Amino acid sequence: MEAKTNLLVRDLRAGYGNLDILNGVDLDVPGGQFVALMGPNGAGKSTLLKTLYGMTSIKGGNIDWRGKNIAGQKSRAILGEGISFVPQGRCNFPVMSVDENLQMAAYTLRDAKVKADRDYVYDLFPILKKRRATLAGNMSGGEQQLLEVAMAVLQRPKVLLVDEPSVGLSPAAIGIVFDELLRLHADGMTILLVEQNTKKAMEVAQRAVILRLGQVIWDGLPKDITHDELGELFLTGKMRGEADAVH
Ligand SMILES: Nc1ncnc2c1ncn2[C@@H]1O[C@H](COP(=O)(O)OP(=O)(O)OP(=O)(O)O)[C@@H](O)[C@H]1O
Repeated sequence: MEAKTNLLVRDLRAGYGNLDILNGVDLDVPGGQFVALMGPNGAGKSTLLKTLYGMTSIKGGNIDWRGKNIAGQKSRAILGEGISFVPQGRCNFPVMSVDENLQMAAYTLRDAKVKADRDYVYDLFPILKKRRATLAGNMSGGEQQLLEVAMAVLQRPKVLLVDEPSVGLSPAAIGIVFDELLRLHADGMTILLVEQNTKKAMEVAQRAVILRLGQVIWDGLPKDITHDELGELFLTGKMRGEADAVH
């Protein structure tokens, strides 16, 4: 059963128009795993999430999800398959209330399901229930980030792709957002997280995958790579002990 929820990425090549960014990504994510995707600026981390969510041009390779190749499908179809995406940056409707934002997030659902799914989200995020009539744009950055995660989990995905949730947040708000991600993970959700705050990412993730120049160059347990090693990689473009700079 568990194997069915694996996400198998094979030799994935993708980019924007003629621009190649992913140059043969291989990744196998078992169901329920919490994976942090890391790497230097421009490595292709966000592009990988966007590609999994059908937002880039696929040049080759497969994204096998529950026995089906979803590479090249439209985002809406991918959402329907149980993969949801929280993009980087503010992505709510600021002059709509929390409740209205959740209604917007439910636009692909049948009416009867919308209320049930909003209730599900309010159970998950009681803080949003209290603010249901508040305009999203009038909430704190942390609350808005929670709303954006809530909008993505409304349809009860199996996999949540989250891009840089800590950007612009205070340490306290970062703590709240990450606690919520951990809670979703504890409930069985598979999470792929792109996060510049490597300290936080390494604390919450079960596995670290490092990308460079659109390829996976390291894959292991967070405890097996130090912050110094990561810092070195981000600064120089090479892993400790690697002979030639490739940046
Ligand atoms: N919509 C786009 N059109 C064209 N090029 C893009 C687009 N989005 C990203 N890129 C380019 O793709 C490359 C990889 O970007 P991406 O955002 O995936 O990197 P990243 O590893 O997430 O980096 P960062 O940590 O800086 O966010 C960069 O050179 C970037 O300029």
